[in-house]
Amino acid sequence: MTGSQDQLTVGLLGAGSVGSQVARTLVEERELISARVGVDVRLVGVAVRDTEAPRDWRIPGELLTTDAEELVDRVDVVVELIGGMEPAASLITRALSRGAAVVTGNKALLAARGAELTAIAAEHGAPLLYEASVAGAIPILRPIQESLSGDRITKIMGIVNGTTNYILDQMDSTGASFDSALLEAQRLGYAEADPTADVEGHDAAAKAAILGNLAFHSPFTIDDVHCEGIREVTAGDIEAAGASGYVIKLLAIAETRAGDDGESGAVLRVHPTLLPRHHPLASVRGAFNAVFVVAENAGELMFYGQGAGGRPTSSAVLGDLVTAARQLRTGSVTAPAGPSAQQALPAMSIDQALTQYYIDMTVEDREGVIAEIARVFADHHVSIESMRQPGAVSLEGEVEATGDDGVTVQIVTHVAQERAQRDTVEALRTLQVVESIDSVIRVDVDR
Ligand SMILES: NC(=O)C1=CN([C@@H]2O[C@H](COP(=O)(O)OP(=O)(O)OC[C@H]3O[C@@H](n4cnc5c(N)ncnc54)[C@H](O)[C@@H]3O)[C@@H](O)[C@H]2O)C=CC1
Ligand SMILES: N[C@@H](CC=O)C(=O)O
Ligand code: NA
Repeated sequence: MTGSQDQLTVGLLGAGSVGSQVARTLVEERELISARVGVDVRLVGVAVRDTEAPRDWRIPGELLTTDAEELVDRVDVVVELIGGMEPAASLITRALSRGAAVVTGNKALLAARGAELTAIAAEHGAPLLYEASVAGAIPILRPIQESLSGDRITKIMGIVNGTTNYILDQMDSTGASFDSALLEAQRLGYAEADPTADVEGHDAAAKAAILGNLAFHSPFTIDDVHCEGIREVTAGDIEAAGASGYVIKLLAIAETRAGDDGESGAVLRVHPTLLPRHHPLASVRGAFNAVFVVAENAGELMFYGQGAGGRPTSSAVLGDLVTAARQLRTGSVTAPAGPSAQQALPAMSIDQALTQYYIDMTVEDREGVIAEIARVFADHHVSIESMRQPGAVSLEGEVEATGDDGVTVQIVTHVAQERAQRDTVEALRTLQVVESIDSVIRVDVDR
């Protein structure tokens, strides 16, 4: 400890949505935090870019500094809440290299350079904790690293981005436009500094890499994650989904798989998914997150709570801070164990995943159409679970004539390999009777 024997000092980097709430708790709840650690815990500095900027909580002026490096060099615990790659990575490295504990919520950095930072932490015996980086307030990394460390996790699936869940939920429940819902998510402190990371799925992909990394003891990075965001999801998709009893959610999925060659690996993916309204994840509203974990012995577990926002996220940061401070106080950096590469599963292409598709298409309004379409599915060994025509289908399964224009047909497939599903869609596109493929979204009807 660099403070006096009975005191631990904390330096905070960044005082935005999350940082200002962390500062508030450290000042207002100093006694409680200190009692939980067992020594006085004191916030001694907050590095900001602009000391005059307005903040969610007014930080005492004497704590503010624009010299982050000087702060990092004189504290026991560094809390990094700047976000992004640089200078966050250099400041974290600098702190760990002198044995200071680091607490961060920076999933973008961890998903890109987590292995490197973990190695530096291990080399210097310094705690590096990042519970806030995945699913905000929800305790999810610690349960995976500790509670489930005697089990084999086979699948993780969840809603891990609050901003996109908020946008999709607002569009579905209030008919809000994409842009107005995004603006509100930014105002509420859910979105990343650059909300493209949320909307394009990169934030969820970073979280999928971190989850896969810890759950499968394999060094995945964001580059191993297949990523599709919600930009392509239209109000029409949401309306059509609603009419068929579905909601659209952006899911992050990490699962172990045996590949075609029999070798094990893991598929990590993020994409919009249609869920039946009775699916447990369908009822996750607003900026809430939920994560399913499936383990061989534990079976199915579900974690639910606020996945974004300054105050909820600050809870996870403070929990890590207390843990890290206790470790410094006792001199034993034991738990939670960092990610290991013990299983070292290779990342597999999404082609190897088992998926279900919802395909919405406009087809010619004439006899024999359904038979032609069904043949394409059969040729690709993809079977049809349900077919719906928002209009009418005759008892013989033929699309009923409703005029000169094409008619809409919505098909949900059974589970098949992603590659076969995609090839089926491509083959459908070439059919003369298919006027247009209007929407293709993966579905999860398992539960
Ligand atoms: N907002 C949320 O709900 C959650 C955020 N996180 C993560 O927590 C971190 C912080 O997020 P937010 O507070 O939402 O971001 P924010 O954008 O509200 O705050 C970041 C702050 O850091 C400041 N900053 C940037 N460069 C700096 C520098 N060189 N020195 C000092 N200050 C600097 C900015 O001026 C800004 O005030 C990010 O890594 C984010 O991904 C994690 C979970 C949830
Ligand atoms: N921008 C993120 C913040 C939390 O990680 C989100 O919306 O989930
Ligand atoms: Na969390």
